[in-house]
Amino acid sequence: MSASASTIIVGDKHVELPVKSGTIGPDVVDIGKLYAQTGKFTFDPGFTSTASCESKITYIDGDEGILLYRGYPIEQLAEQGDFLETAYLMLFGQLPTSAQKADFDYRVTRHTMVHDQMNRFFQGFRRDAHPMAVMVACVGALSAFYHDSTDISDENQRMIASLRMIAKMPTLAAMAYKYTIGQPFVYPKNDLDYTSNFLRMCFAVPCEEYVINPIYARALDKIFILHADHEQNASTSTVRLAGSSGANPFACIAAGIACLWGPAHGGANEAALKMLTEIGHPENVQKYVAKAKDKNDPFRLMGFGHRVYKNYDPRARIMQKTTHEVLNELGLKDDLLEVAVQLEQIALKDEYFIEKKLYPNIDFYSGITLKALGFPTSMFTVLFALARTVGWIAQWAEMIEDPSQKIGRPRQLYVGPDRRDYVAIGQRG
Ligand SMILES: CC(=O)SCCNC(=O)CCNC(=O)[C@H](O)C(C)(C)COP(=O)(O)OP(=O)(O)OC[C@H]1O[C@@H](n2cnc3c(N)ncnc32)[C@H](O)[C@@H]1OP(=O)(O)O
Ligand SMILES: O=C([O-])CC(=O)C(=O)O
Repeated sequence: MSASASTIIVGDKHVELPVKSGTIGPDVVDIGKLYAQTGKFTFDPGFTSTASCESKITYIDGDEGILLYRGYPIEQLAEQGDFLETAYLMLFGQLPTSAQKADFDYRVTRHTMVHDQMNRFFQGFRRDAHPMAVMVACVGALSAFYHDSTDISDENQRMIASLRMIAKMPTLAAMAYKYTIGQPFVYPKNDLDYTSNFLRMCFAVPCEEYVINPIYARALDKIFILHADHEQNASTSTVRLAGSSGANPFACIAAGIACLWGPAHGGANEAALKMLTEIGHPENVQKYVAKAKDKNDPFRLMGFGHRVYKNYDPRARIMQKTTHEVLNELGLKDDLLEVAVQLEQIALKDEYFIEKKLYPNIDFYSGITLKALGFPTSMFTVLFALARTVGWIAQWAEMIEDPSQKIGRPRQLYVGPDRRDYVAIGQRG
């Protein structure tokens, strides 16, 4: 028996819907409760109040603006740690000793090369392809190269897959960048640290020595730490859902990259910089704030708002400080920073933003720093994906190791037609 457009089935009864079918409003919550009471399921579009798993990796207190990785405050990790140390923490649950760190760095470094056939794979793309499209494809393609080593029931195989994933992301990301600008690929140089190696693969050119600028390396490493994990965000949930069927982990990460790309999620860093560029001058800010408040205008302030943070995103605070530091240290001035600061100040005093608890998120300031480091806008979400790979793979491994893990399979509230009989094509009205 199916429900009509205005009813739902509870037990064996049709129950009138309290709202028009398909409408998502406060009354729908009652339907969810109704379902829960009958022992069926809850109706929770967007999973606003559904926990899908237990996790020991990341803790967020959205009301207070607190973010902890394995119990450590993001502020401390960003100021005092480095990205591979954070990766170790994500994977193993503890900060490494010096010996463990050296061993981990060595093990990651051993896997930075990609198969030579990957070079040919790249040649199939248009030069103007978006680097996120290229990343979805290339990371997915890793599953074809490493399917042999991904018996996910074997702990060692899972670890090798994790190390390969973390190690190869910078190489692929740099290749995606070089390909779009028509320069030859630069191979990894493994006596460099993770982030410096990545910078060199992106910015070294043939016949010229590339000198790592420590300001760039430190700033980018910090940005990677800030992006490493964020519990069950859309892309991580995608990785877990794909992985819940036992799929190849490289394919699961490719699914996560695809999800991250959207402007409501990681793609907001690219969209935010484009928005700031379009605003162009602090005196235009008010106009854009008004647009964002207008219910008849789909425009939103990119880099503003968050599903969980109803307070300032702690990463945005660190990002804002880093942006100022990097521009000062490099002796640069970017007018977009003035626009961003003005936008934040006006929005935070505005009734609409106060009432809806909309604050800058991590994507609001990151673009200005990445621009100062020399990355084009189209690479911003790729850098996010590079860093988030650590969280994705740690969450994937945690899920595989969880004895209560089941295939992810949400239910739906059917609001389509009742059963009806097939009518031959010539007899349809
Ligand atoms: C790394 C990350 O993924 S961080 C998020 C990056 N994304 C962005 O910065 C894009 C802009 N922000 C948004 O679109 C949203 O705030 C999201 C997607 C981040 C969160 O979405 P949700 O939790 O589903 O909130 P939802 O979309 O229901 O918004 C709640 C209300 O605030 C308003 N709102 C939310 N964000 C914004 C915004 N950036 N500008 C203007 N209004 C906004 C909505 O219009 C809605 O208003 P209503 O209640 O009157 O309908
Ligand atoms: O947690 C979220 O929904 C989005 C986010 O900030 C992230 O993935 O970093």
